Amino acid sequence: MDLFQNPDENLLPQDGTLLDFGCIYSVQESQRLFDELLASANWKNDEVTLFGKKHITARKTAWYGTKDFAYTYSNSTRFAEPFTGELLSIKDKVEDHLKESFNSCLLNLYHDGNEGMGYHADDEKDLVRHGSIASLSFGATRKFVFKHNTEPLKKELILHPGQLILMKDEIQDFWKHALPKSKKVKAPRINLTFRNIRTN
Ligand SMILES: O=C(O)CCC(=O)C(=O)O
Ligand SMILES: [Fe+2]
Repeated sequence: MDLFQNPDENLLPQDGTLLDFGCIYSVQESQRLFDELLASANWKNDEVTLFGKKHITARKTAWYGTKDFAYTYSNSTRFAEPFTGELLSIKDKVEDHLKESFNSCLLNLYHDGNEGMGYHADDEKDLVRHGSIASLSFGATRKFVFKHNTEPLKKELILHPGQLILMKDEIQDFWKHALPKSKKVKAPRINLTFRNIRTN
């Protein structure tokens, strides 16, 4: 893992900003936080409605906030739970690195490489438009891919445990991102995305 990431370098050639801050936690600390979050987060299977039909996702999520924000996603609404002490300390560390603050966090649990997330943009109307979204990974190393909406442009990243990346500016208007499934990955992964929910 590159310990000397230059977070000032935008990894995208145009239409948005993607920064890589490298690993902000040691391997040991990442493992401890992974175990802790796996055991203690309020994991739920999401219920998504596609073409009028309800589906239960294999991937699990947990949703925390500084208030009981409502978050609507594929026609289902959930209310944020209050941040736990552990999550607040992670949030503090992320905010310290980025010099930005966040009011909510979505956690995703992928049990193994059979679970992933298809191409999407984090452009829900509940989110602050062009706001920063910080993504922190624990557990299995996975590939993360960005695809431009109209140009033949792609950017792939390998996300390691403890690694922090930041998406900001117009990125969600012009790019989609995905966590591809991979038969090779046998271990679970937890991802935290710190976001800002609109408060007015
Ligand atoms: O698991 C990841 O790294 C990405 C998750 C993601 O894109 C999302 O929660 O919107
Ligand atoms: Fe996303």
